[in-house]
Amino acid sequence: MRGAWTSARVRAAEEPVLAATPEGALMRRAAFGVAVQAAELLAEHTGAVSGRRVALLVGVGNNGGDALWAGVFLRRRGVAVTAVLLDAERTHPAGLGALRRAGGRTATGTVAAAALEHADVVLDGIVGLAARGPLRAKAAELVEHVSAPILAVDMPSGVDPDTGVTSGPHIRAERTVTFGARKPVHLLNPAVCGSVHLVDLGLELDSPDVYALDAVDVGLHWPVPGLADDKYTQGVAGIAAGSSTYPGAAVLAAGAAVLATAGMVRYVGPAAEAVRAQWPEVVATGSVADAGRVQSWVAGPGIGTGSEGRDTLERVLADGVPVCVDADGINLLARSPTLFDARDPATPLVLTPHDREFARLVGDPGSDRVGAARRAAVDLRSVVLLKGNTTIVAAPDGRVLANVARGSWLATAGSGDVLSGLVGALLASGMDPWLAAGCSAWLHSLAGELAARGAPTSASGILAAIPEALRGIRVQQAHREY
Ligand SMILES: NC(=O)C1=CN([C@@H]2O[C@H](COP(=O)(O)OP(=O)(O)OC[C@H]3O[C@@H](n4cnc5c(N)ncnc54)[C@H](O)[C@@H]3O)[C@@H](O)[C@H]2O)[C@@H](O)CC1
Ligand SMILES: Nc1ncnc2c1ncn2[C@@H]1O[C@H](COP(=O)(O)OP(=O)(O)O)[C@@H](O)[C@H]1O
Ligand SMILES: [K+]
Repeated sequence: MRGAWTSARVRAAEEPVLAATPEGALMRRAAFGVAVQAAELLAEHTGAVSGRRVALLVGVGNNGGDALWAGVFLRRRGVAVTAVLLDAERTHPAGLGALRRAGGRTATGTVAAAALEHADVVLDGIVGLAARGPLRAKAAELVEHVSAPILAVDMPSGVDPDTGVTSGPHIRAERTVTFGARKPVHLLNPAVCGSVHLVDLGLELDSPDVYALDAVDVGLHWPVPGLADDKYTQGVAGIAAGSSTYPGAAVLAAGAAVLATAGMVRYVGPAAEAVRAQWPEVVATGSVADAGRVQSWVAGPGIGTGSEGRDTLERVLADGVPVCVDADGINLLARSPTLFDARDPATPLVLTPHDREFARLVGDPGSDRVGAARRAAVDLRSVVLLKGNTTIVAAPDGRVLANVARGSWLATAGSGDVLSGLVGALLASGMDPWLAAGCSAWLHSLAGELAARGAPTSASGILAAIPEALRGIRVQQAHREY
């Protein structure tokens, strides 16, 4: 799992390292990493390094200092370097002196505009860890002159390091070189960071503020049958979804559970006929009371917000097994918070709202979706999976992971029903609920990409792509097993 740490924690971790290293050594190390990546970008875009032009956007802090020192290293490789200073009086003195000695130039006014316009690559050293708000007017104006690829120093300027939120002019980088540790922006808003490269500074940091999963993580955790397994030992997922008006939600959620793991799936609700027709392996009954034992429940997709849906949800919450509540189930909880009392306090609950359902439940998530999901998870003592292009999964113990979608193909009717079925199947297997929700979101997104292959797809298409998505990550795991 990759991790990211907030700017405050990175700063605190930098302190002892700074104290133990000679003045400026850490900055030169960081800047050397920037120069290496800048040279690579130059070679990629222009076919050469020596003789090419790099412009530096230099703010008043150490982020600008990093850019200046990177300019020094690039000068040593024969690059023509021009530094555009946002405030000449407050520029990092050692960095500026070193760049001048190395033959780098500084520019202001029309010369600065021309340097930015003619650069082959631009380094963004406007602001780093101390960033607050969007680019200020002068920086924003200068950035208008840039059409070359931008390499962000530490992080793209004008973007909040801890939330990834943009609220005005900001840098959109092709590549970012960050130092010591990834910051949340790198996981939450990769669209503005481009590819992220990490320079190790030897920082000591414990559990991250935000995690992200990759294919190997999901492949390693996804349950598959072992030698001694049978259909019951792998976990039985119960699906309480659908209605006579919305049988499709039941078919999609049950189908996702069938395809996700080899355990058994039970269905309860008025859409039994439709579910059986599509998924003959599902054991379907009319009510929770005669469903038989399950190791997890999914409750909510398409159940409506009437008394029948409410009774189903109440029974499921009291069943003493992990529950994933989605869609109408969330609307029911929002409308009647006393339903939470039905829950066995010792059993995990996973809530999977989109923004509007989240707003009904606990209020508008706003732009800091990590903060909002984290607070909701604590207040509701539940794992909260807040859907969106970047899906946030927060656990009541404070762990948060972010899953950035591969494109927007998942934004299609019924796709959430598929996700809830995946979560239900993983919960039934006994997986940690936070991880179950995170792995589900990750695989859902991969299935969406495989189903779409560049053209709009449907929830049925996403469902059908689940086995292919799983095969892909199983292959990666097989290398570790054998
Ligand atoms: N402490 C160190 O020795 C190291 C620091 N490093 C660099 O130092 C950076 C942090 O440096 P600083 O703490 O000096 O601060 P920054 O360089 O991030 O910010 C400097 C100043 O920019 C201004 N600013 C804030 N928001 C702005 C905005 N939206 N638009 C324009 N200007 C804005 C503020 O006046 C702020 O004080 C890191 O991001 C990293 O690049 C690296 O060199 C690694 C080692
Ligand atoms: N713009 C988007 N980009 C990527 N994924 C998205 C986007 N919008 C929604 N999604 C994903 O699509 C799914 C939609 O779920 P949901 O809103 O519950 O739809 P439905 O109720 O129709 O099933 C969620 O997994 C969500 O994260
Ligand atoms: K920057």
